Amino acid sequence: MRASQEDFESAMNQVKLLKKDPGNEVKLRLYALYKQATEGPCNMPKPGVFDFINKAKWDAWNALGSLPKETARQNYVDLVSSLTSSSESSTQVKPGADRGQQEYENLVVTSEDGITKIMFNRPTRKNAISTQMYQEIMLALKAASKDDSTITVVTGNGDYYCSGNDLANFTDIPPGGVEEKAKQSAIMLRDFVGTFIDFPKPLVAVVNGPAVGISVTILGLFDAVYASDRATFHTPFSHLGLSPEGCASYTFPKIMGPAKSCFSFQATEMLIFGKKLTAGEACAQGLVTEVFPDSTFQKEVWTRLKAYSKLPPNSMRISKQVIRNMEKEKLHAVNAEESSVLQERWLSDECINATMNFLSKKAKL
Ligand SMILES: CCCCC/C=C/CC(=O)SCCNC(=O)CCNC(=O)[C@H](O)C(C)(C)COP(=O)(O)OP(=O)(O)OC[C@H]1O[C@@H](n2cnc3c(N)ncnc32)[C@H](O)[C@@H]1OP(=O)(O)O
Repeated sequence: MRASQEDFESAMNQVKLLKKDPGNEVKLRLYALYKQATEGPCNMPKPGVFDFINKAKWDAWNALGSLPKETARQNYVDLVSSLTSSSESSTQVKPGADRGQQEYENLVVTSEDGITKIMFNRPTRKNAISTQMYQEIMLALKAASKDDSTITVVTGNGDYYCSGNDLANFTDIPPGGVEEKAKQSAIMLRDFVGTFIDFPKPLVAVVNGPAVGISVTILGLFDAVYASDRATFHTPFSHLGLSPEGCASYTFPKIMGPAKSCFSFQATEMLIFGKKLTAGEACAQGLVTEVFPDSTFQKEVWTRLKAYSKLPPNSMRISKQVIRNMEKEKLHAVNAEESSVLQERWLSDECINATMNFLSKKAKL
């Protein structure tokens, strides 16, 4: 059921009654959803770089892109409801407590109803994964593998699920130069993908919008992928002078089936030619479990996940092991090979030129 105008107004009143300050990120998100729900896509001129507060508000609203008004209204109501219930029953996981440090900067991690939700939270960069964010995702997954939850969910904040690797990652060159950077990146990539290969509990992706690059390839390591019909799936590796990672060179041909050749033309069209799939096409290829209309996506998916989270946790874990363990060794070998090939690609002219073109605003996907 969609949120009515009455639900929306009631949520606005509840915000005023919140006992705890929800923090700036959440306040910006509430502001953006409110503006989108009442006025539609961002229609204000972009404030100057030194007008920090209005720039942050503009960025948050603009990041919602063409999200429909009804969806924004529903998301606003859901967010307020999660804030009011979180002050009563749920725990905002403070990974800083585990690490003895601060909270995550680029993720929102919550645990409720037997489900740990890891939400990418850089909506103004379309949730591009920065170097720090790779580390945070690994930490959050490690914490989730040991917590009391039965299911772990990965999703995105804003209009994108994730725009893949942050292309600015390669501008931060260490004293050892670009070779050293490529080496460090290959190690980080191998560790990152390895964390997904070894994740012991059911892992579900709730793909709320477009997904690009590494956020698509690792979907082959999830146990279920639910997608909004706004989602798209794009792996533009050749456009960027890159090659596949996330074990997609192995999982995609397997998932998409050897329809006409043992290498699966569907997988190669995505991984070599960078064909972008709609959610429906990705579902037909087996990369997505089920597609939902955007207007009912969150409600339907979370209702289903809450029901699954009540299943016996040990049985789910063991079933996952039985399904996945035979493949683990192979997946780690594929991961190592893909990371090592990429270490070379990152130093190629093709890759350096494509990255420079994006960063100097000459190119976009
Ligand atoms: C390091 C080790 C691991 C490496 C693993 C390798 C993985 C490979 C990949 O993931 S390949 C995929 C890489 N991703 C991309 O190529 C996407 C690049 N982004 C775009 O083409 C577009 O931004 C878009 C199509 C995703 C969205 O376009 P739209 O017009 O809707 O929005 P903007 O372009 O205005 O985006 C808003 C701001 O966000 C910045 N941004 C978006 N994505 C990325 C990204 N991947 N990396 C860095 N920055 C990104 C964008 O530049 C805008 O910034 P601005 O407001 O300052 O202009």
